[in-house]
Amino acid sequence: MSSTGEDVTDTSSPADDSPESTGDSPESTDDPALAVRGLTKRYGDTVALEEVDLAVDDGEFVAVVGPSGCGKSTLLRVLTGLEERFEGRAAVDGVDVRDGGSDGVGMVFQEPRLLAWADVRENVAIGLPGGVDRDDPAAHDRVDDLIETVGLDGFAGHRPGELSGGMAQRVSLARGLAYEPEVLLLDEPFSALDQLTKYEQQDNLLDVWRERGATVALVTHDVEEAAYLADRVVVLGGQPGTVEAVVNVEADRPRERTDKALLAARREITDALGV
Ligand SMILES: Nc1ncnc2c1ncn2[C@@H]1O[C@H](COP(=O)(O)OP(=O)(O)OP(=O)(O)O)[C@@H](O)[C@H]1O
Repeated sequence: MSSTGEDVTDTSSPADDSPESTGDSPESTDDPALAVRGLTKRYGDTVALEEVDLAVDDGEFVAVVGPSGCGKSTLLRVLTGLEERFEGRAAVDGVDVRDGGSDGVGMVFQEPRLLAWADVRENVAIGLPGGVDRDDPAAHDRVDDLIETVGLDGFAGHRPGELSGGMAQRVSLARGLAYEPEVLLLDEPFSALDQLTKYEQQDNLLDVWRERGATVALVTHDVEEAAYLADRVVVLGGQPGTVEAVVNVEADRPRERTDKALLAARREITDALGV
């Protein structure tokens, strides 16, 4: 297991491939970073996800969009190992999530879940990988860098109760990044941010993704955000949630937000969403 403190997740994984993915078979040593096959998740009579297939390659950035209640968060929760009861398979880096998960997965939850008694610096430091000496000046520098990256310098000594919702969300993001995960699962990490801050944080995330070569799966309601950030956008629909479409975003990187290829991808996504 891995973690970024209370906020973290972990997982692991073997992998299958799926219709909308580029993954290899479970027998392959070259497993996709994330692999979901025939995933059905029920909560009592509610079928949150039904027969979902998905494979995400190492280093790929995938966004998951869909209407409220279609199972986006549930999908991430399964991948992090937080949901043990489901049908089908879910794996990270070739290790089944039911087998304890890998150390390489970090998660940023929809709700920041910060420690109320700890200040911003402490909340971020909780995300540092196990074994890091938090009294080490290098660890301090790393935490300070992350706080600056998410635009919160000047607030390191503040407690969560003294922060806005968007600021708390950015602390949660910094904590997820502190862990330096190979696989980063993000559940609407920018939803509480104003447009300008959202754009800044999206670009920060792209920098981190590029620099680390991490695999990212991001859940969002924001079609523009999905198209701008992702290599592929998985559109979930309905209740129970099923994969309605997978849209490849063909725009070159670094991307311009006005790139026609992004507009085309957005159109494809909204068509698939039926809006
Ligand atoms: N712990 C739970 N107990 C019972 N039902 C649940 C639970 N978690 C989720 N559900 C149900 O599963 C379905 C999918 O929920 P989920 O939170 O994954 O959707 P979502 O697409 O992430 O929604 P949103 O975009 O509103 O966050 C919903 O019908 C929800 O009510």
